Amino acid sequence: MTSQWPKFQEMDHVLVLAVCFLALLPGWSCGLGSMSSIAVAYGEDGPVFCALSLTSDGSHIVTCFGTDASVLYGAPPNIPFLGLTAGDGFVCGLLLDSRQPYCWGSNSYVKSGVPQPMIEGAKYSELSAGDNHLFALRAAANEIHGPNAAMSSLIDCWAYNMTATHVIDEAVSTISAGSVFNCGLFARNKTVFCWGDETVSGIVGLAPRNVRFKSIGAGGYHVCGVLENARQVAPASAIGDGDVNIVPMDAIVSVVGGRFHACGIRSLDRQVACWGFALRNSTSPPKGQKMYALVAGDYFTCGVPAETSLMPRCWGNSGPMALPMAVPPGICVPNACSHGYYNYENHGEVGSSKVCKPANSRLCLPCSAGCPEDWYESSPCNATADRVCQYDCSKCVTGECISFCLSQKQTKSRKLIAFQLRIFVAEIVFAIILVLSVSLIAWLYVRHKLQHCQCSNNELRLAKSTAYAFRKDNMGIQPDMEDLKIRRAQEFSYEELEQATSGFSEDSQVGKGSFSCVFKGILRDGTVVAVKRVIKAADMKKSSKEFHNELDLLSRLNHAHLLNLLGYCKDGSERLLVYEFMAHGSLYQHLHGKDPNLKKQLNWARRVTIAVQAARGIEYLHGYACPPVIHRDIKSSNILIDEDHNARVADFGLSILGPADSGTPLSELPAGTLGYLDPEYYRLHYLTTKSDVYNFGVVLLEILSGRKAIDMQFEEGNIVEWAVPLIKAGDIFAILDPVLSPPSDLEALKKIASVACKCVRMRGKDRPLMDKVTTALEHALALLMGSPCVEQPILPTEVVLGSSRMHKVSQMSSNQSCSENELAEGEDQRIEYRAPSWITFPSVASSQRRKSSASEADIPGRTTTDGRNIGSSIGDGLRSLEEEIGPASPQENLYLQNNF
Ligand SMILES: Nc1ncnc2c1ncn2[C@@H]1O[C@H](COP(=O)(O)OP(=O)(O)OP(=O)(O)O)[C@@H](O)[C@H]1O
Repeated sequence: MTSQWPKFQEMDHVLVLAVCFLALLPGWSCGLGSMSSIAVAYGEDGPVFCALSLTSDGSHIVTCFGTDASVLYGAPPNIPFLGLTAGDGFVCGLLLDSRQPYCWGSNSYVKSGVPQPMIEGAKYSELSAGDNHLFALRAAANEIHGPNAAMSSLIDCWAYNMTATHVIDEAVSTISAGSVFNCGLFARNKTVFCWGDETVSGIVGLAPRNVRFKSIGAGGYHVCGVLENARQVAPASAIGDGDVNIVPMDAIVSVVGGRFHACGIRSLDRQVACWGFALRNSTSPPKGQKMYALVAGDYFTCGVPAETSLMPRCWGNSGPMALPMAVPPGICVPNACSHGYYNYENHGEVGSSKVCKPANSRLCLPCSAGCPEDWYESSPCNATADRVCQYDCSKCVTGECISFCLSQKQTKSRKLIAFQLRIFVAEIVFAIILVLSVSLIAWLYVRHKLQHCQCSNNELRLAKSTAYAFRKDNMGIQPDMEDLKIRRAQEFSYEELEQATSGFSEDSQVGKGSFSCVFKGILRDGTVVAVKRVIKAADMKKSSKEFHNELDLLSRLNHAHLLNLLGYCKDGSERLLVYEFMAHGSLYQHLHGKDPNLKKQLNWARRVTIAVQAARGIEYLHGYACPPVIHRDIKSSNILIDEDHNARVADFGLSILGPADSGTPLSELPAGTLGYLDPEYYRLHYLTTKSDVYNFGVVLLEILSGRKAIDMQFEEGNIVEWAVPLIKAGDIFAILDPVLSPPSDLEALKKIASVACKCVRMRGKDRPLMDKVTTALEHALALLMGSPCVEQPILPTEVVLGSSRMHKVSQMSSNQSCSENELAEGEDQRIEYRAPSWITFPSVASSQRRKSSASEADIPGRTTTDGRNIGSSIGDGLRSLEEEIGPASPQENLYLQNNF
């Protein structure tokens, strides 16, 4: 073996390499023994893979895996290295601290430790190992003396007959060792120069002249260089045919050489391309795997993948296949990355973010050359990251691009569908929630309205303003007639009503109230009606008030057992209300009229039926009208009986809109009819629906006994004072109307008597609500009729009346006329103590009540022989009240003293 050392001044002329020409661009290389963060030793004792481990502090400690024990265990455990290179059975590293080589292994030429001879203080920037030798490029040119020192390089070689120091007249940028030869690149003109054992390699003479390279990678018996400007130099079909000279047509960023093969990293996609001779059973380089760095053994190659694990993979023959450690993807350099390189930073890859130990050193990786044909650059190469290329789906030419774009499209459309589906589902869920919420709110609202009748403030304000508008002293303040018109009531002309009632003739008159006369009339269409004409009293304000109150209330109420208002007339000072005509007059007329037959006709079944129906009407006022209506004047003369003997509650002149909450009393001045007045109401001015319950209790006692509410011909003139003690004593017979024979089973009447007693209790809160009263009466009726099931009401439940009922009534009424008796009873019915609503009750109790409603002659027994009178009766009532609810407060006492 001869060693040939060229005169370097002549190198451009003498060096010609048998090179494989590779395309393009800046890059670095590591050949059979070029320095890198990884190195693979080969040889008889098997391959060993050594790498600088990626530790948390960037400590550059070497770790080896493989079968050659001398390499494996000879690795210095705690000495940091800048880079590694390896040959046949040995590995050398460039010490981080001294910048000198340090070798270990079993190679007989390369001894373990720092190679000798070593010039003291010499520092190296690069190492490269051949099969049995090592050579290194000195880092500091200042060791060279002479005028050209700055332009010179020193290269030291050790072992295999090559131990020598070479002074080269030009700066050398990089070196790479083959099996028995070395090559370098001149920094200035980028041409290659080689020297070594030409007899074995025959390569030195093949180095091409005047060809500029970016980098070189020497293998066993060849050198491949990355051309500085060339695009492509060999057809792709030549790859893998066994000739290492036939290089791939792809642009390459770096190249390494094995014994008879070479591998490079493609510039565009960073994938590995290998060419040249491969032994049988060799594995192929990984497909679709991007690589940061490559290193070649004799018949195998290893690479650091550009993925988070950074765990090297190997391919080829007899090398290690995978290595269980993360390695840095290159070596650290002390200077800044030059143009075309980027500073590798650990972006979440295994190990620490610190890759290089010297603080100012960095790991520079070459930027990729550009983007492939059907790719586009989404971001350029910058100081810290390589350029990023993505498929340009509008220019796809390769199958990969087409399939990528197709899958992208599918993913996008799948995402779009998933997104739309999510929106659709969200919309459905939202719609369902909305519908449910609205339904729930509506249901709660209706339920609330029905159960508690909590009207909105606006409704209450509107309703109350209408009802209370009449209380204003100013006569001009009246309900808005336009407002009334749009309700159910029809407006009649005075002439029409005058004509219907034959000029309000006496013959047409069927009754008389405190403020009105009632006439039977027949309208032009034949409908029989009752026309209530407000008496033009001295106190027009008051009568007009009742007129409007009744008009207003009736036009908003609608129930089978309430008297239906058909219309009204307001003409000058005339105020007229038009009702359905009640053919059988009032309950008062039947019970207390002059005709005893009428009373007898009203048998127990009819009486209880009327009670039930009237109770239902009142229950409607309390429970279903909104806000609740307090009638305030429930009495037998206001319970009218139609042609079918059904009861209707009438006369809303005194009615008042109660509070939505029936438990909240109104402090209204008392009004009503004597004998029916609720003691709590007239004494404490507490007006609640329970006042109507009291009045109705009196009516029940009237129905049972046939007595008037106040009848002074008896010793005990007040029906409540007389009947309640008897009922409580269980003497039901004593109170039953003697005109009718008692039923065989007294249970029903006992039940009614008991209900009546409860209704006339002193304290309103102790009285039952009307719905309870109705239910009890229904049961009583069922008992009376011998119904087996007392839980079921024997009368049909009424539906709210519509115009059809009005029509039916008018038809039927027109076929009937009021009997003389009924007409005659008109006056009689007024034998009761009726306080006009415009007088507060206490003052009525004395004198005014007498003159207001009934004549003195109508009140027989008003002053009885034993001196009892109404006043005393009321006094008894008050005493009873005081017994029940305790003594009156000082204010109440003062009030009572002044008024009674
Ligand atoms: N729609 C009607 N059909 C038949 N008769 C009626 C009708 N309305 C009232 N009457 C008769 O006219 C009478 C007087 O009724 P009105 O409502 O004017 O006064 P009242 O209620 O009896 O007394 P007050 O006004 O003092 O309370 C009634 O008792 C009844 O006999």
